[in-house]
Amino acid sequence: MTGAMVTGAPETTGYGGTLAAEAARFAALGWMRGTSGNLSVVTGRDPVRLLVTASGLDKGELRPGDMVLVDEEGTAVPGATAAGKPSAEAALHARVVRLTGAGAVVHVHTVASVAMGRRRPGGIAFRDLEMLKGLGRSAHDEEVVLPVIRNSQDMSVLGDRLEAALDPGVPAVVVAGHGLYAWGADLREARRHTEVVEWLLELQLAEERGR
Ligand SMILES: CSCCC(=O)C(=O)COP(=O)(O)O
Ligand SMILES: [Zn+2]
Repeated sequence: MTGAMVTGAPETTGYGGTLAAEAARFAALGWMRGTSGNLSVVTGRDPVRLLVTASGLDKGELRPGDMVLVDEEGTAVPGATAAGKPSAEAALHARVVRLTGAGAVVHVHTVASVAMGRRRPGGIAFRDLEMLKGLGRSAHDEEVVLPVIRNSQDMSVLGDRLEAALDPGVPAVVVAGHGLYAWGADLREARRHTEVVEWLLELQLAEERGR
C-alpha cells in the first residue's frame, strides 16, 4: 500500500506515494535543492483538505508517509496523518487552492525564477513562443505576463500579495528572491505548468545573458 504512514483519512491513501514520486522528479531536475520546495494535492473539497509535503525534509527522498493533511488554512488536521509539521508554506498552498480552484500546487526553488524575479520585479513578459501553448495561451501575437510578488515570511501577507497579482490566465507566480509557484487541476497539470514556466524563465535568462 502506498501512503502506509497515512492514518485515519482513507482519502489520503495513495496520494502520499504520488507526491513523493513527483517531488523526486523535481528534485532530480535540481529544482528542490537543500530541502527547498514543497508540493500539495487536494484530497477533498467539502471540507477542503490538502495533502502537503512535511517541512524540512530532503524532497528528493520523501517517503509516502512524509506528508501532512491540512485544512483550508494550511493547518494540520489533528490525528489525520503521522508525519510531523506541514510545509512552512502550507498556508500559501491552501490560499492558492481557495483562490484558483486548483487541485495541486507545486513550489520549486529554481535559479532562473529567482534571477528573473530580480530583473523584473513588476512581472515577466513573454510573447511569440510556441511553449506558451503549454499554459493554454496563444503562441503568437499575445503578451503573457508572469506576475512577480515580493517575498514575506508571513504566509497571509504572501497570500494577499499573490491574490492581488493573480492573473486568471496564468497558473503561476514568481516570489522574488525565493522561487516559483505553479498550479493546475491535478498534479500532472501542475507539473506541466511548472515545466513550461521554468523553460520560459530559463530561455529569457539565457537570452539576456547572451546580450
Ligand atoms: C532552504 S528551504 C527554505 C524554506 C522554503 O522556502 C521551502 O520551500 C521549504 O520549506 P518546507 O517547510 O516546505 O520544507
Ligand atoms: Zn520555498
